[in-house]
Order: sequence, then C-alpha cells, then structure tokens
Amino acid sequence: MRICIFGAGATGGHMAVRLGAAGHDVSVVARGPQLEAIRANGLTLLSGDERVHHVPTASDRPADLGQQDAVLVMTKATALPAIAETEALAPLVGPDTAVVFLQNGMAWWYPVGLPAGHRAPPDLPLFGLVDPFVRQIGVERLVGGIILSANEVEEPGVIRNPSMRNMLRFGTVAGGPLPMADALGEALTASGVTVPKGDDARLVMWTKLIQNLAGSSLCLGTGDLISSCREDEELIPVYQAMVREGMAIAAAYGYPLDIDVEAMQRGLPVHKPSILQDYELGRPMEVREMQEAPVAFARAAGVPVPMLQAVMAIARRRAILKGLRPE
Ligand SMILES: NC(=O)C1=CN([C@@H]2O[C@H](COP(=O)(O)OP(=O)(O)OC[C@H]3O[C@@H](n4cnc5c(N)ncnc54)[C@H](OP(=O)(O)O)[C@@H]3O)[C@@H](O)[C@H]2O)C=CC1
Ligand SMILES: CC(C)(CO)C(=O)C(=O)O
Repeated sequence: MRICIFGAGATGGHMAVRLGAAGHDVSVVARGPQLEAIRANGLTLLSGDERVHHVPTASDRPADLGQQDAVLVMTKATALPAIAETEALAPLVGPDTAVVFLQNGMAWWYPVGLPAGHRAPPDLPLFGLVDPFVRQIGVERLVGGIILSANEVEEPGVIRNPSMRNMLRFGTVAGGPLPMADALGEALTASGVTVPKGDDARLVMWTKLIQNLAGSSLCLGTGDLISSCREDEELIPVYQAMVREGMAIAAAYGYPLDIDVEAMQRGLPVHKPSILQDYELGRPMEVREMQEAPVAFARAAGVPVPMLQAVMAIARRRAILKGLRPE
C-alpha cells in the first residue's frame, strides 16, 4: 500500500518503520531536525532487543508525496489547527484514501456524524476543526482512532518503544465502510502493530481517554513515569478513582466501558507520558484535549468528577505558567 505518515515523531516514526520494513511504500511528512535525520539516516526503531531500520521517502511538503491509499495523521493535537488552516492534507487524499487521526484526548471529529440519540456534546473550541478538515478530506474518508503504544524520540531519527504491546484501534467516524481503512488495519497487523477489526471510533476514543485522564494527568503532577501509577501505594487508588470518574463520563454519553481497571493498571509501561515529555521539552501541551475537554463533557452532563477536576486544574495551570497551553 501507499501509506503516508503525517508527523513522523515518536509514534508516527514507529509506524513508518514497521510498515516500511514490511514492504509498503511508506512516506513521511516531517520537519526540523527529525526531517534532516530521516533524510540522512532513515528511521530506527528500538523495541526491546529488536532494532528495525527503514528509510522512507521524507518531505515537509505533502505535495511532493502525492495521493495515498492511507494517511496516518500522527502529530500532536496541538499541531492540527495549522494543518487544517494550510490544507496540508489535501494533496495526499484521493477518492479512496483513508485518513486516520490518531491523537490522544477528546477528538476534534467527535461531533461528526454522531449516532442517533447521542447526547449533545458541549461546544468546545477544538470542534472548530470540523469544518476545515471535513472540507479537505470528506466525511466518508474520515477515520478516528487511538494509539496503544508507548514511544519516545531518543534522538532525531531514533525511536525507543518500551511497550509490552503495540496496537492501533480505529474506525470510520461516520460509521460507513471504507475498504482502505480495513486494508490499512490488515497491513499494520501483518507488520507487527495489531489492529482489531470492526472498532467504533468514539468507543475506542473513550477507552483511551480515560487512561490519559488518570495516568498522564497524575504524571504531569508528579513528574514521574506512568509505571509509578501501579507501583506507588498512594497513587494506586487515586489512579483507579480517576479512571472510574472517566468511565462515568463515557457512560453518560452512551459508552459504558467494560474495563478491568486493576488489570489495565498492572499493564502500565515504564514510560514518560507524552504530555510530560512535552512539558519538560517546552512543547505545546495537549491539556485542552486530554484534561479540560473531558471535564467540560462531565459538567455538560452533570457528572460529578471532583478528582479529575482537581488534577485538570493543576495540569492546566502548569501548562499556562510555562506558556504551553495553546489558546
Ligand atoms: N509518544 C507516545 O508514547 C504516545 C503518544 N500518543 C499521542 O500520539 C500523538 C502523537 O504523539 P507523539 O508521536 O508523541 O508526537 P511527536 O511530537 O513525537 O511527533 C509528532 C511529529 O509531528 C511533527 N509535525 C507536527 N506538525 C507538523 C507539520 N505541519 N509538518 C511536518 N511535521 C509536523 C512534529 O514536529 P515538531 O516536533 O517540529 O513539532 C513531530 O516530529 C499525540 O496525540 C500523543 O498524545 C499516544 C500514545 C502514546
Ligand atoms: C502514557 C501513554 C502511553 C498511555 O497512557 C500515552 O498515551 C502517552 O504517552 O501519551
């Protein structure tokens, strides 16, 4: 397949290596030192004892790469407004292309094609991306999903992956069939990144969001690795209580999640959550999507979330003080 990874950083770099090593025609949209390193030496994935290398076609100009079978948008959510405004995805999209958005947090596409009877979501600034992106891509090509894979850019061009499992989960946002999305799922699974068939985009978004709401938010406060949320006796119950508050929000919007919280907690990787990496490196933080939006959803539905609200307020304040919360 012709597959473009838009944003070949930690997670995007991982997917580019796996798909490229499996023989697909992979290109990446990258910039800055990451683009220079990819052009000079390709991408290297370090995963356990494994070292996988691939040299994708790389550019900072999507028009150089042409129409694709699938585009995986793997930038931070904070980079999406500029991508929408510059219509940067348009040159990559043909009539059958699947365009998969894989950001953490409340997704900009959440209100698109809501199922009948879904409770109305609150009107959030991040939903301002709906019109420009839908114009560029078309609702029928739009796929939403999540990343279950921990990664860090160790140095430009080199990705470290400490996860016990690596998985993407996605589905069409408006619910219709999209053969290229199915083909992409099969290609990823064959390359070593599992993609379950037949996922619901909103359902999987909520399953991931509740993990970030708890773990990523706590780590932003403590400055520690996500594994601390399964190791520290005081953090263990706090993490669980926050996940349960998150599950109550999801349930209020029609997504009762069947999650074994303790088992999920036991699987937390030895990894610095990406929002903490951003905080430490002075990069824009996804605090509006990961912490603020879910609390706004809770308020709109009258769901009490005292712990999430407290930790959100701390995370938001930390981001503001460092000038890392986009307006
Ligand atoms: N890292 C992780 O372990 C996990 C991350 N996630 C989520 O996945 C998403 C991606 O995160 P992650 O991979 O860590 O992000 P990274 O910041 O590592 O990678 C994103 C890359 O996209 C580049 N980029 C942004 N805008 C453009 C543009 N217009 N043109 C070209 N390149 C661009 C960035 O460049 P620049 O640095 O110059 O901005 C960066 O290299 C986030 O939503 C994150 O929350 C989910 C699960 C785990
Ligand atoms: C911590 C992790 C891997 C899962 O909660 C994540 O999503 C992130 O680093 O942003």
